[in-house]
Amino acid sequence: MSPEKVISFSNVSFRYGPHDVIDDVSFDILKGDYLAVLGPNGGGKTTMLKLLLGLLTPEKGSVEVLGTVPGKHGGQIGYMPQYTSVSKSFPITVRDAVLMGKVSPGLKGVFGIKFGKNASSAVEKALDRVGMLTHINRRVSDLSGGQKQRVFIARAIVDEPQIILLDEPTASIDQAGKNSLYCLLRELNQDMTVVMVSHDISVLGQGVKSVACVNRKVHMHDQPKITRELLSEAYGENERGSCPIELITHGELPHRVLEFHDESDRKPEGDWHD
Ligand SMILES: Nc1ncnc2c1ncn2[C@@H]1O[C@H](COP(=O)(O)OP(=O)(O)OP(=O)(O)O)[C@@H](O)[C@H]1O
Repeated sequence: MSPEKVISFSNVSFRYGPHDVIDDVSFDILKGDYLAVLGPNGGGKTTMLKLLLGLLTPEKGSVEVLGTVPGKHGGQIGYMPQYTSVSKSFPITVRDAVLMGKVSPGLKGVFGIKFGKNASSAVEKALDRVGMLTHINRRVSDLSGGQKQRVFIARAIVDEPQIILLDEPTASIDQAGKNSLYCLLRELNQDMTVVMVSHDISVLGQGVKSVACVNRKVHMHDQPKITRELLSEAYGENERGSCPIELITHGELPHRVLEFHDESDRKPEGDWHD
């Protein structure tokens, strides 16, 4: 039996103004995948997530999610947006922040919303899953960056979705915090398909199963291997080629790349894992 497709883009194009952001893109994401979406700033990664959430409509082509049009899945898709932040002056607790994940689409106000009788236990279960249950009565604004991200992941999974979409969940977290979040996402991937936009190429060694390079076009790779081809598709190349060390460390680590002496020393093209 062939693997089940949970997301399909067929010849999708999208533009905000005169410029194409997504240009005639077709690909499938299979059930159980853990897909890293890489690409340069402005490459179209968030736009791609918004298309599959139904927040944007393709200008051409079609998007199918769990066998139907986007935006009709209620709790089947969890979404953690980019730059989620909570003002110090907004006294929302961890419990209430996760409970907001139970609000149905279309119910934007807080007044008059009734949560089901199981909402409270769903919130506790989601917080337990992300290791934040003991913080349930704290204010979100008092948490560390990594703890906040865990709470927002709990909010995204409170309905036990089939698919979770995360837009740069590790932005502005230190490397130890990133590793711990990647460990959590690997665990979640045992039950759900994970699609994660990231600028952090080190994620490729952290449980990711496949990679989408998004830069107006989308190139899919069924292995999380850093190859010359992948770097070129995701970030473009300068005249010396993309430097993997600079991409992984964001240019913050002084390093020297030694050239091969002659052609006979040259390793097979395009693979830095050897
Ligand atoms: N609401 C909008 N109106 C007009 N242009 C937009 C809008 N949102 C995004 N864009 C433009 O569309 C392009 C793709 O944006 P998008 O946010 O999808 O990129 P991205 O790959 O997620 O970037 P980043 O890595 O910086 O978050 C960019 O050029 C951006 O300026």
